[in-house]
Amino acid sequence: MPSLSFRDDFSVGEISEIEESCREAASSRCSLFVDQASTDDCQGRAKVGQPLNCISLTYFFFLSTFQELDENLVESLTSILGEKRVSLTEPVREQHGRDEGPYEPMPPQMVVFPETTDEVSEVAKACYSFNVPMIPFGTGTGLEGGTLALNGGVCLDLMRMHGIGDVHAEDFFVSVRPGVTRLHLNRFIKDHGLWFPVDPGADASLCGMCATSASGTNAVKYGTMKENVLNLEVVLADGRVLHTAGKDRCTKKSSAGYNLTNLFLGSEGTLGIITEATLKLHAIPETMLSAICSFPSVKSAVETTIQIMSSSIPVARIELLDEEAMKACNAYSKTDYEIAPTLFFEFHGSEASVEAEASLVGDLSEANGGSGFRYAKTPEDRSKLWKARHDMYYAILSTKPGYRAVITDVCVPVSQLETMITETQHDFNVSGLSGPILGHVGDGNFHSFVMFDPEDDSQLKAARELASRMARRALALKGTCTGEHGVGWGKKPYLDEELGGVNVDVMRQIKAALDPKNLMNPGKVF
Ligand SMILES: Cc1cc2c(cc1C)N(C[C@H](O)[C@H](O)[C@H](O)COP(=O)(O)OP(=O)(O)OC[C@H]1O[C@@H](n3cnc4c(N)ncnc43)[C@H](O)[C@@H]1O)c1[nH]c(=O)[nH]c(=O)c1N2
Ligand SMILES: CC(=O)C(=O)O
Ligand SMILES: [Mn+2]
Repeated sequence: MPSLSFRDDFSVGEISEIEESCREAASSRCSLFVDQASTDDCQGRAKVGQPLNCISLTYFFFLSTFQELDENLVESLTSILGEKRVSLTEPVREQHGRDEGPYEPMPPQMVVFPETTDEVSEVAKACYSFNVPMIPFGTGTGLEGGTLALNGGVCLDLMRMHGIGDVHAEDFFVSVRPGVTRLHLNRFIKDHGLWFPVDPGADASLCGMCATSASGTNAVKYGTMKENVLNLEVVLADGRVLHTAGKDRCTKKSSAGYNLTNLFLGSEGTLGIITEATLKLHAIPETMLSAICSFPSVKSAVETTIQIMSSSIPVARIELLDEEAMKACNAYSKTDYEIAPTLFFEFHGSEASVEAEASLVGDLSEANGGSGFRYAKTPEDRSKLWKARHDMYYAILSTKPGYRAVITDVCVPVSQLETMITETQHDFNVSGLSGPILGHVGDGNFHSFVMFDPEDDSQLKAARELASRMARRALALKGTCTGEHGVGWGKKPYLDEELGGVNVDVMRQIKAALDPKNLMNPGKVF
């Protein structure tokens, strides 16, 4: 049986050989997944060949092989967790073989619901001894297919692992289990005068956010998960339990050995299962002031952003929404903002400092042609504004019912943002596709959701080409193909190009050291 292959250059002959091997391996379930945008020859072959399956959005020829689950493993997992916390049923498997991105579901063979670290460890030991893949699952809000069970296996739904530890208000930290989401935590710690600022649009699990190294609108001031996690408890593939900063340690800094915490941040379930995260907390600012301002063009809004960032004005948030995004925002969130390229701002600090910063930003905006600078001061107005921003993915999807979107998430040095966005807009104009631009521009990070009709192959191909040009343009401008959503399954084609062969080799070596049987979320990241 050939091993897993991630290539985009299989010849028709090679595909036939792989098919033959699949047929010979009678005890294996095996499918070859094919990228629709690959060579015409291979595409044609894929459509007629059996057991080839064609899924529309993958970028590779990908051979997925998996054994039927051994009855003894099922029995063993059932005895660890009890019958009610294991499931082999189709709806439950289906629900866990997807995320919120555009990829076709690939269900696991079994879903289990552990409640404690010991149970996760026992499940891992059992899967390890039966050589069965393990896929951690949080709230399933990922956008790059990270939870798809490419090789079958057992999905560990971690949302029943509840628990928020003691709030250490003086030392600004708290530990959370995987079942805790960011909004849940923020409600819990509010009365201590504390908050956790990392805010992807979705109400994601905090351990899932560790796994993808998430960020969001507040990263300009507070950083991403990488700057806000002090320690992680991780169950390794063989069931051993690791504390990345040492058990119960929670200091702001340490020079003791390698930074294993950051190794697991962004590892997307490929190195281990995060069963607890110790998070850095922040004091709720005395005053938070939001504002929005319209601009004559995206270019002038981006120029304003660059000037604000290079003047070191300590903004907490700067978000760009282009004209199309603003239309979608008003329609979905029932807001009445002007339909024009717009910047959303927020300032955190004392009453005097936020007013001074807002006034400076107002002046800079005006000097770049900005108009209608208006504040959202009350908690209700602020939360309406930011909820509308966080809901933009759904707002944009709802503009074309039945359409799907290729998701882009590029990040470039802020000084390159204008080139990046102007060239992307030009691409959109030429392609005739629709794709609002929005994003966390204070960090040089933005998204476009490139809409396509899934019934129309030519639209899908054009959307994919456009997204791919965007990713490569970001790389050419010394940026990255993913600022925050992760590589998952969808961004794999760019990893080598972005990081280089030696880098990816070292990652593979680290993976092999921690997960020698390649059982942790196999097929993701590289
Ligand atoms: C509307 C909307 C808006 C946004 C976003 C999504 C949606 C639907 N996202 C993406 C998403 O919310 C983000 O990637 C989360 O970190 C995913 O967390 P989940 O718990 O949902 O992980 P999910 O269950 O989707 O899993 C994601 C990956 O992490 C792994 N994983 C999950 N839990 C794990 C654990 N405990 N241990 C090890 N591995 C684990 C999984 O195996 C998978 O590979 C985002 N993101 C962002 O960074 N910025 C943003 O602005 C937004 N905005
Ligand atoms: C989807 C996403 O990352 C955003 O709206 O910012
Ligand atoms: Mn985002």
